[in-house]
Amino acid sequence: MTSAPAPSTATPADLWEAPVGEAALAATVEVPGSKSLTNRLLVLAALADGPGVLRGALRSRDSDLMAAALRSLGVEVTQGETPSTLHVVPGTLRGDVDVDCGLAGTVMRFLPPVAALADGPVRFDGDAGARVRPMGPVLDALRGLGVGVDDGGRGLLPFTVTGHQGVRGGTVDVDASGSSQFVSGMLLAAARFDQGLTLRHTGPTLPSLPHIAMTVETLREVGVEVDDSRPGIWQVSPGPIAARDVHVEPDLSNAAPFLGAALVVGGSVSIPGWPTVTTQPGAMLPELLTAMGGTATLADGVMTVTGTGEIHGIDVDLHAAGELAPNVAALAALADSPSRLRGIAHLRGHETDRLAALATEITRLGGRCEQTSDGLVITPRPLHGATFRTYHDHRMATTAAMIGLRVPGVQVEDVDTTAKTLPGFTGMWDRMLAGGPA
Ligand SMILES: O=C(O)C1=C[C@@H](OP(=O)(O)O)[C@@H](O)[C@H](O)C1
Ligand SMILES: C=C(OP(=O)(O)O)C(=O)O
Repeated sequence: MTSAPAPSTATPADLWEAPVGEAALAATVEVPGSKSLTNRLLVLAALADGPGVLRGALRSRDSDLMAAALRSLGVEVTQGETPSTLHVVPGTLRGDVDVDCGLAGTVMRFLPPVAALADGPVRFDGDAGARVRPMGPVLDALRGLGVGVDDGGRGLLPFTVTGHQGVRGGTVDVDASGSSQFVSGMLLAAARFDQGLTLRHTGPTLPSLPHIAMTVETLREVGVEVDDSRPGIWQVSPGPIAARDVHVEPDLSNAAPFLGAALVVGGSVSIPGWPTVTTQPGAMLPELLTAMGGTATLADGVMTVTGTGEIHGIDVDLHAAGELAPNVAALAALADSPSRLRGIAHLRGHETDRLAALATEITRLGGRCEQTSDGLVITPRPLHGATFRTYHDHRMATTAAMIGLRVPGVQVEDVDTTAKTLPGFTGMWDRMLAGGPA
């Protein structure tokens, strides 16, 4: 069992008092583009055979870091008619550059295989919190393909990947039990490897399968041949990556706090642009929120969740959708019966050790939240206001906001950490409570 993460420092200026939801909600919230899709589509556009366009792309810290890193590698990424329209012109990938990963798993796991195609050393580093996120399996996989990697033997940031304008490709074994991003990162660049890639997952569990399905789908959409017919094995054929003009779906995981708010406060929250078919794990939200006491309807591409203010506990395996767990934990802390969230041991390697962080912060508010070997057991108790620490984790901040809808005096530390994937969160939250379009 890991201990609680070291508390980050908070001064009163860092604190945002989460507003209490006084009246039943009746709001429509426009959620910006998916982080996971935006960063995959940026990588694929950078490796494509001609100029491409992303429309409805997410503009946030994680996606801006991805764009900046690609620019330093020699790719042109420019803003079009609107901030969410990005034009990408691939170029010869150059080395002797630095990549700032911030705290973005997608940048630190998706770009080393791209850097391996450059013509010299690419130095990767990131936030202090990024330097403890697992990286070893991607770096070992690249070494196994003959790529030069210098990580001082630590399997963590900072490290240098030295490209020689090509990667042999072939077969690699990867233990992706720590993160599905180890698989996605290798697959995204694999069509550009001389022999393509056969990747075999070797570990005991594999989290976030929908995110791997998203990788496979986005690859197929750009004409890359992927065989995923055998469980735990992916084969990417070598070949060109087609340039495209694509629309990015809204980020359904970022819809979670808003839809969940309908259960906490009562009333309805609607999210337009909800895809009928998607690989995003947020597709599980209607079922999850229904099991916890809400109702969910999809009509004309608008997802509406309605709640009564009553929330039921849930026993759920979230290994496919770990990024929803913090927001589900908020609902569980306010429920009328205990909850068990299972299958999410890998959350210990997310933006922070999320299991420890959630247990510590829900306990700080007077709740009962205990870690298990692979998740959390949450037993609702009356909560009180206190400072809620966020550990540079956007989803800890939105979790605190959800609890604060019902518990007066929840002071959220560094709420601007939400800019990792959702800049302007507090304004959207206020507009949701005011009942207008957010
Ligand atoms: O590929 C992606 O875009 C993601 C995969 C998941 O990572 P893990 O498998 O590490 O949980 C998810 O939690 C993360 O938010 C985004
Ligand atoms: C785990 C997450 O992010 P990352 O892409 O940095 O892994 C997340 O957004 O919940």
